[in-house]
Amino acid sequence: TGKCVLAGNWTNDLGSNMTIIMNSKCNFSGSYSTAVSETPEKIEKSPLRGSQNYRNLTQPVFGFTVNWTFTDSVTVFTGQCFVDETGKEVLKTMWLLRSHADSIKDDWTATRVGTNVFTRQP
Ligand SMILES: O=C(CCCC[C@@H]1SC[C@@H]2NC(=O)N[C@@H]21)Nc1ccc([N+](=O)[O-])cc1
Repeated sequence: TGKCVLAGNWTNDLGSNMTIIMNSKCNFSGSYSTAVSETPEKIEKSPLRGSQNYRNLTQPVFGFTVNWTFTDSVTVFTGQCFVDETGKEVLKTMWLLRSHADSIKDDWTATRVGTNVFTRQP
């Protein structure tokens, strides 16, 4: 199997786009433009920072945090970069979206979970 590289432009099943820049062998930053949001605020491109693991740089596992600039919430994504049978790079991810709760009594409802698959943005 070929090498799956995180750097570059990706798009996901929701139509969101992200750009990843490798800052070192394992650490990266970039920006995320979500296609969807649950808040009335206008969507803005938001920064992301993350890491891929040291041990396997062919199909690396990774994690990153998107710190939303337009609403009081953060999303953490974690997953793995794969090369599929057709030689295409695919990021299989799961995420947790934490939004701000006004009171500790509302903490139970403040975290959402889901999955996203990313492919190379042509
Ligand atoms: O809506 C938001 C911020 C934008 C989240 C986009 C999510 S990240 C996981 C998934 N993959 C994507 O590409 N896009 C979606 N924050 C938010 C949500 C709900 C509430 N809330 O109060 O319910 C507050 C803020």
